[in-house]
Amino acid sequence: MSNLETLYQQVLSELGEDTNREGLLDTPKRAAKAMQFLTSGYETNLHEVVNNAVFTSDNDEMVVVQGIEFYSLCEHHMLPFIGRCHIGYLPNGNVLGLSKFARITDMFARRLQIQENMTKQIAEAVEEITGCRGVGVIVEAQHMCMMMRGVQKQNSMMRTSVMKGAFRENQATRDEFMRLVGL
Ligand SMILES: Nc1nc2c(ncn2[C@@H]2O[C@H](COP(=O)(O)OP(=O)(O)OP(=O)(O)O)[C@@H](O)[C@H]2O)c(=O)[nH]1
Ligand SMILES: [Zn+2]
Repeated sequence: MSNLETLYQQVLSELGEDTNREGLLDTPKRAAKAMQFLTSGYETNLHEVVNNAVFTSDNDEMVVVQGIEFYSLCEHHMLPFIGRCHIGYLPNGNVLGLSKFARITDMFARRLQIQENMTKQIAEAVEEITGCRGVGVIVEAQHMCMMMRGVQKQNSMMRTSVMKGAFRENQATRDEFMRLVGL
């Protein structure tokens, strides 16, 4: 048994479960594997994730990739927060491979997070890898720690945004992004 599996077995015991009952025999192993996957973003780095999929392009118009779903864990309760991420940027000679926006989102989502920090990290990563003139990231999510427990509010949603470069300085650019994302 790995350390993590042993610890999950202890958690089950502390919760009053019989760790020898049939349904729970493999649970420490499964839980450890699941948690390792859900935090696997710590083992990835931006350059590996992007894998050189940055292409020269003279299109300098806004590109928006919207509705990238993600599953993250809040760092306060280690409960899921689930939502969608919208990314827009103004290329400056380079465009990023489409799938890489989703890979960058997952890289930061699969860590213990707060939504504000995740939003900023995604924006900074797109800026760093593309050298773009500006980037905007909007994240909308529902937090299980607020739904399943605590205040138990089922219909609230948290929206965070980070605007950098032209998205921060230029109202028209920001408005265009919001319009394209449908907000
Ligand atoms: N800003 C922000 N807050 C978060 C996020 N995820 C969880 N939280 C909040 O973190 C706070 C932790 O508050 P505490 O009072 O320390 O913990 P708690 O007693 O479990 O709080 P309640 O959830 O109010 O029961 C709560 O208000 C959560 O709603 C996030 O991504 N961003
Ligand atoms: Zn939480």
